[in-house]
Amino acid sequence: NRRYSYSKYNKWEKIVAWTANIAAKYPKLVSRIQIGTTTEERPMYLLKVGKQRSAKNAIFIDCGIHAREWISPAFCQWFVKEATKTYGKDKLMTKLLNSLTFYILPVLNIDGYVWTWTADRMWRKNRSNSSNTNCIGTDLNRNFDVQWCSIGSSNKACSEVYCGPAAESEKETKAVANFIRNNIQSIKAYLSFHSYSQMLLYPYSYTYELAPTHEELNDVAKAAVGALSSLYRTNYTYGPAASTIYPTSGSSADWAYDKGIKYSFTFELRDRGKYGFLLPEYLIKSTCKETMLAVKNISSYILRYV
Ligand SMILES: NCCCCC[C@@H](C[SeH])C(=O)O
Ligand SMILES: [Zn+2]
Ligand SMILES: [Zn+2]
Repeated sequence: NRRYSYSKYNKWEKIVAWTANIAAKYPKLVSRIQIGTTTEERPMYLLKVGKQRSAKNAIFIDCGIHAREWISPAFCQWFVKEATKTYGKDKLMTKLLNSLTFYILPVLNIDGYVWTWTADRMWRKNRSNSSNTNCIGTDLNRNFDVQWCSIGSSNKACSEVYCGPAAESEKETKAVANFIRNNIQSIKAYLSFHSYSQMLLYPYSYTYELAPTHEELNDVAKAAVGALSSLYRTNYTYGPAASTIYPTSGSSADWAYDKGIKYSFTFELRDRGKYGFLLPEYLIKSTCKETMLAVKNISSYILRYV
C-alpha cells in the first residue's frame, strides 16, 4: 500500500481508513474508539495513544472543530505519526507515552470537513439543519454548555458563529462532551487546535475575568511558546482568549476548564494571514514540527505536576 502522506491534506475517506490502519499497525500503542456519529451519520473515531491500558492521566486533543482549518487535522495526524514512530527512540516521547494517555480526535467536525472538500473550501460550521431558515450549520465551538450563546456568538442560524438551538444540540458536541464526562477523572488537559493567527490561548474566552489559575496557565503557555519558537523562530502570542483574540461563549476549551480540566489550551496555528486557512501543503511539515515541541512541553509539565 502506498505510504500515507502526513505532509499533505487528506480527504476524510483517507483519514478514516488511516485511523483503522494505524491502530492495526501499532496495537500496543494505539486503539480506536467510536464516540458517536455526526449529523450525517459518519462515525466519530477517537484514537487512544499510549502504553497505559488504564488511562491514569490523560490529555484530550480535539482537531478539526472548524471545517476550513485544514492544518488542524493535519497536526493531529502528525502527532499520532510522531508518537508511533519515535516511541522507544525519543526519550521524552517514550516517557510521555509510558505514563500518559493521549486521546486524539483527528476531525471533530467531519461533515463540515467533507463539505470543504466537495463544495465550499471556506466552510466553518457543521452541516446540521436546525432552523426554519435555509441556512445550514452550527459553530461547534459555540455549542458547548458554558455560558452558552452569551457573548461572541449569535442565535441567528445564518451566522458563522451560530450557537445552535441549544447547548450541546449538535451530535458532534454531545459525543465529545459525553466522552469527557465519562472520563473526567483521568483527563487532566484539553488541547483544541484551530487556525489561523499563531496564538496559544487559555481560559477564559467567555469573560475578560482572569481564570482562577491564570498565573499557572500563563507560565505554561509562555514555556510552550518558547519551545515552539525555538525551532524556526515562529512568532506566537499567548494569553487569555477573550483579550488575546476575542470573547466567545460555548467553546470546547472553556467548557473543559470549567469541568475541572485545569490545563486547557486553544492553539491558533499558522499563519498570520498571508495564506490564512489556505495554508499551503509545503508548510505542513514545519508547522507540525514546531507545534509538536509545544505539545511535548505542555505534556511534560502535566507529567511532572499533575
Ligand atoms: N476557548 C478559546 C476560544 C477562542 C476562539 C477560538 C477561535 C478559533 Se477559529 C474561534 O472559535 O473563533
Ligand atoms: Zn477555529
Ligand atoms: Zn481560528
